Amino acid sequence: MSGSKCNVDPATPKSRTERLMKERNLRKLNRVFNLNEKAGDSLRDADLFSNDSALTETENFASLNEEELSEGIDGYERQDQRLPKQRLLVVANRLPVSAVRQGKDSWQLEISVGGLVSALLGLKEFDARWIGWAGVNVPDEIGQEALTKALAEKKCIPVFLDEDTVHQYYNGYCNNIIWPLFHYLGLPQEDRLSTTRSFQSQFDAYKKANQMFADVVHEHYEDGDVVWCHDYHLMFLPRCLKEKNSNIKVGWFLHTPFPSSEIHRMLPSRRDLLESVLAADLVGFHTYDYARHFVSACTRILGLEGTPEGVENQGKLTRVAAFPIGIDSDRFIRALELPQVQDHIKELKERFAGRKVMLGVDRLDMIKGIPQKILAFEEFLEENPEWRDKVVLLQIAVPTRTDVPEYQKLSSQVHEIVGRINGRFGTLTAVPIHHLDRSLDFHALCALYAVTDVALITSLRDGMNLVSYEFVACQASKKGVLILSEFAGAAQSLGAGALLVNPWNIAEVAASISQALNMPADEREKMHQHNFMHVTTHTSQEWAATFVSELNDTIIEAQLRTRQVPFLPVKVAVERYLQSNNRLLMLGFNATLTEPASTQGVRGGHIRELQSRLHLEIKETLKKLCDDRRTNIVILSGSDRAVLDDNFREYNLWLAAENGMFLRHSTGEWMTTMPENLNMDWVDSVKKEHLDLILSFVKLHLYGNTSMQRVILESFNQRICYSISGLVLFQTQLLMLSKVIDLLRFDLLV
Ligand SMILES: O=P(O)(O)OC[C@H]1O[C@H](O[C@H]2O[C@H](CO)[C@@H](O)[C@H](O)[C@H]2O)[C@H](O)[C@@H](O)[C@@H]1O
Ligand SMILES: O=c1ccn([C@@H]2O[C@H](COP(=O)(O)OP(=O)(O)O)[C@@H](O)[C@H]2O)c(=O)[nH]1
Repeated sequence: MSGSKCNVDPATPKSRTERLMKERNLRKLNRVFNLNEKAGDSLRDADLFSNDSALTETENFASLNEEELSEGIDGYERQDQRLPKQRLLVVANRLPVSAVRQGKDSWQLEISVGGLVSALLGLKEFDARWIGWAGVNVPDEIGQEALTKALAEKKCIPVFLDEDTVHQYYNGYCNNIIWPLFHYLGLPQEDRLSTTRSFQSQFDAYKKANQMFADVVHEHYEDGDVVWCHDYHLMFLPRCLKEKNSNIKVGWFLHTPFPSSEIHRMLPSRRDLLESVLAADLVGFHTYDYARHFVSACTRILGLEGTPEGVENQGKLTRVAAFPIGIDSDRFIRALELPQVQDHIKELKERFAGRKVMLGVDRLDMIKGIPQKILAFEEFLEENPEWRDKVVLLQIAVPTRTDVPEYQKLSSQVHEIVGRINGRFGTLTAVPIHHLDRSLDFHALCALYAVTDVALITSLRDGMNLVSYEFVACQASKKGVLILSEFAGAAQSLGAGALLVNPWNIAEVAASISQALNMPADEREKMHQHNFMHVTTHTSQEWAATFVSELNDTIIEAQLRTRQVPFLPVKVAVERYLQSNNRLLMLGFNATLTEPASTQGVRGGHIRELQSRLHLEIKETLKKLCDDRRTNIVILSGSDRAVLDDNFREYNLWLAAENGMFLRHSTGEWMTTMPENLNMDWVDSVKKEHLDLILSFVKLHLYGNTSMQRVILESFNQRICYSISGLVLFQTQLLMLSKVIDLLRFDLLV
């Protein structure tokens, strides 16, 4: 198998949990080694972080990758128990460094700001290379060569996008269409109204850009590499990669929310994007809700089968799961000890002596709810005059995506509100809001986090929000309060240690500010402990290691499943079918008996995607099968009861809805398969003296939905199936059913 060196022998499938545990332990061990190594390096580390220039940060990124373990070890374990480093190609729109041209052939590299970059800087356990855009247009060859060389030192590989592509792909399709839509802010009005001329050209640029990323990946790919694609910019990438080389291990992770399918279906390119992502082996999201939304979009928009493991598409299972991201908490905790950070802390304490410090750190993005935050602060000052000269709000608003008109509008709006409030509540010597239109370097940021009494995060939607994690990591001595939007992914992990708010409810946020500023120390301490524990145990390293390990497992499992599906002896099957007098055919529904998704689009002016429909041409055949007294049919589906009721009302068969959770005969009532309530009467109706059983998993694709089948088999009584039948068929192609039925002189019209 051309997998990673970390892969375990595939001949031991039942040891998956064991192997995962072992890998986890080895990872931990590895970390201990790395930490020990780093203790000796701490001086060097301190030097790297001591300079305020962004470049030192990027050097640290390179140094993380220099801690390489020696190569050339075959197999899974080494004598010293360390795992060899997995080669990883991280592909994201933005490189961790942005390039600024200094001359014809010289470049300065600056750290890029944003949660994705912050999180991925912690990929210490991998031999990682980063492929992405350096944030700059480089039309000339000399410039491209020089930049490629400079980036190579940081293990970064550039994708050169020309100005028009950046405009249409990044500013247009990514940040003006997908970004607002995925954050529930709708589509920009012009795009909704126009017949999408600009939309179409932006979408074309998006596909073109994704293909350019794919080309660079192929150029640098080595057998066994894991390719990890990131974010909404690169939803086409998994497909582009697999089209050229189906053996590449591809994972895709979304850093933003994935919205409800009701929102996603607004996108004119809704199908293309979903189908392309499904080409990946593993698809990850920050939260379970986002993963669930994705699966239901695939079910409803593509008509595919959603299973507890993921989505099945033409026999291929794309695994879908939640992998909540974290931060490199040690890096923040260690930084607080550095003299220059201590100096910053001292300065800040003197500067704001006698006032409580409230802090907001956001890219200046409409999803961050900055106007809402400031308005809530205004309401708090209005209602609590005694606090007016005792509290200050420091708002760091990092400029971002400044070429997109929506972002320009937001900037003026925020400036206007801040000016008004400062004019209203400011004095000759102090203003209530300090608003900075710039980013801070790492040390200044750590110092700010450390002196903050209340962090205020009011995202209208946010994939995760790492600022909340970073604040917690720096609060070991202060134990300040976190006010956190319930619409940030982080609310699912830090919710119990934060004051959760709905940022749209200005009065509620204002009341929470008051509660936070007045909170007794013991309560603050309790909340902080909860959060601190989470932030220091769910790190970015753990996140990345879990994702990659799961990706490796997914691929091993797919290979095992391929091997386990027996070859169907069609001739024998047909003979047995003809000889048998009491048959059970178990048929899938979605993507098996339904109309192809492509024909379910718009019919009669109405979108018909939300409900799967039985294929017109299969109806007659199915009816004949159902009316054959020697044949019992069970329809197995992930769909809910109402969908099955609608489709199979007139047939004489059994229905298993919601992955086998509910069962009914078409003439009877629904019953639950929960063991305590399970009514097994139906088994008797198909169990006769000599039950010849053919289990026919009729799927258009190669493998049945095994989890669903398992549930049903267990309900049906496995013993009967296996001991009496003597023949269990894993039917794979509708073609086979047509042959069987043909011989029985049924007409099969498909
Ligand atoms: O690259 P930019 O266009 O300048 O934007 C910066 C990044 O913004 C988004 O970050 C997200 O990722 C974080 C880490 O997972 C998450 O905590 C946050 O909620 C997200 O908004 C975007 O998804 C990245 O691709 C951008 O690089
Ligand atoms: O002046 C700043 C402000 C923010 N950040 C970093 O930007 C990231 C913001 O990530 P988050 O997940 O909160 O939101 P995103 O910007 O990715 O949407 C965090 O790691 C911050 O440390 C930074 O480096 N400098």
